[in-house]
Amino acid sequence: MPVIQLQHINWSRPEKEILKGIDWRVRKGEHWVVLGPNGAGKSALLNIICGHQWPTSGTVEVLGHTYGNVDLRQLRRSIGYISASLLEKFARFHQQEQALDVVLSGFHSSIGLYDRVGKEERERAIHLLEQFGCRSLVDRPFMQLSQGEKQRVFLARAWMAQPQLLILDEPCSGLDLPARESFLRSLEQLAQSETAPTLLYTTHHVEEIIPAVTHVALFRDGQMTHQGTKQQALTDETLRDLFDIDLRLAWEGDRPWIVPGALV
Ligand SMILES: Nc1ncnc2c1ncn2[C@@H]1O[C@H](COP(=O)(O)OP(=O)(O)OP(=O)(O)O)[C@@H](O)[C@H]1O
Repeated sequence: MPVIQLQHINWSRPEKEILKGIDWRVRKGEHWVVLGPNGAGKSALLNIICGHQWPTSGTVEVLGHTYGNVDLRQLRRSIGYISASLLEKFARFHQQEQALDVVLSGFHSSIGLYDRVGKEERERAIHLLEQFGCRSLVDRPFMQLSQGEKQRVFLARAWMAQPQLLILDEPCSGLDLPARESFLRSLEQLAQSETAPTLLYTTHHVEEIIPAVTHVALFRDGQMTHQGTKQQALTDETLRDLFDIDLRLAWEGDRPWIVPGALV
């Protein structure tokens, strides 16, 4: 059973075709990055996978369930999702909530802590904060945290519900270099754990592809132009086509990075 299977997905708005003919399969044991420039349609694709948006045509199957024949609220308990808009919701509604409460709220996949939680869940939440290097933030109001700290607390929150699929929309945006590396280390650690979920995240930056990522999909103008193992998908040619600039791809260990060519 594939974790995600998209067949002939199209999504159009009156003024624009946003997703065009997407066929994609993600299997268990794989971790994917969707890489592409601004406005390519990456977030639109994630919204369709999470069932927040309905495609104009095509079929969506996630964790063995075909959309249209499944209770999405139930299915979403198995899908962790982190995005800037979710962080904003917290900013608006939960100004004084402590970091620990934010992590605990992930247990019920709710925004806010509405259900009772036991000692075991509290211990697990503290353990997760520790695992992601933010044990000291336990009782700090979430809104006072830096962007990087918030992202790691959110990662712990998503992991609290032990989802089978963890989706992150541009998780490194707004992070400086140390915060980004610290976040990516937490993600790598999560991916290496025994009970790791299938990871899927979007980015504009090749440098954010961590060693645990096995596959990459290149996205441009609403189309998946390449998909495959990261070694197949990431080449000088595919990346020049994707970003429309002269560049060279380099690898350092298992991390890719880009050397831009001369500006013309
Ligand atoms: N609800 C909508 N109605 C109309 N157009 C939309 C809607 N949602 C997205 N778009 C358009 O679809 C295109 C793809 O947007 P999307 O946010 O998915 O791109 P992205 O690859 O995630 O971009 P970025 O990296 O800049 O976040 C953009 O041109 C955007 O303006």
